Amino acid sequence: MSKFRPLVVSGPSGCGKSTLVRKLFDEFHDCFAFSVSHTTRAPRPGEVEGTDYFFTSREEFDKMVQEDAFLEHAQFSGNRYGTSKKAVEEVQNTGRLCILDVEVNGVRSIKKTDLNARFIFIKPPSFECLRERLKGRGSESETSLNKRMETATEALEYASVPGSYDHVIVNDVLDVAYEKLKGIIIADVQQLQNERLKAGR
Ligand SMILES: Nc1ncnc2c1ncn2[C@@H]1O[C@H](COP(=O)(O)OP(=O)(O)OP(=O)(O)O)[C@@H](O)[C@H]1O
Repeated sequence: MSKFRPLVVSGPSGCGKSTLVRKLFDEFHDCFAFSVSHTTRAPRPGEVEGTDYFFTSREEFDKMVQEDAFLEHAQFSGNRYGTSKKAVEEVQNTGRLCILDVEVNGVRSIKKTDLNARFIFIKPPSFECLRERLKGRGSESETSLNKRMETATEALEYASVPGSYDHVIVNDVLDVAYEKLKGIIIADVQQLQNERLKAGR
């Protein structure tokens, strides 16, 4: 099986990353998978070790940082999160295309590695639209909404620097944005499906 280039999907919270990636998963069954991240936060009810996250102690996490096991890692609300090189390899070993959903600092870190990923930025049509979508999702308090809008400014600035991303997709009309995303990866999906056919899977 060939190793396909992982897909790094980034963009401000509320830009529609999950919505777009979910559509890929729905259309192409068993072709994509997210890499499973490590976290030092405690599992929430129903979360499964190795599926939702690899739940890790702070000591183990630090050790992995020292051993250069992470492609990127960061801290949010007092907990640490990271994408390990092994987590991406594990997805690749299953013959699926690996998708990484990472924020702007993660993108910067991954660029310094030899992962050879494709970097895609999902851009909201406007700042106001982003705010409305986040409000509409009903998931944010006023404080967290403002925090997300602040972070969005940084992400948009980084994305506006030429060469930051391989592709920028404006998520205005969902189906149009989805077709653009699909256009970027369809050759890989077809190759993967052909390889499976040949292998009789
Ligand atoms: N093109 C679109 N037009 C209108 N609404 C959209 C569009 N794309 C996504 N949405 C809506 O915007 C909201 C935010 O989308 P979504 O949760 O996919 O964002 P996200 O980038 O994954 O956010 P986070 O990083 O916080 O997980 C959702 O309610 C979703 O239904």
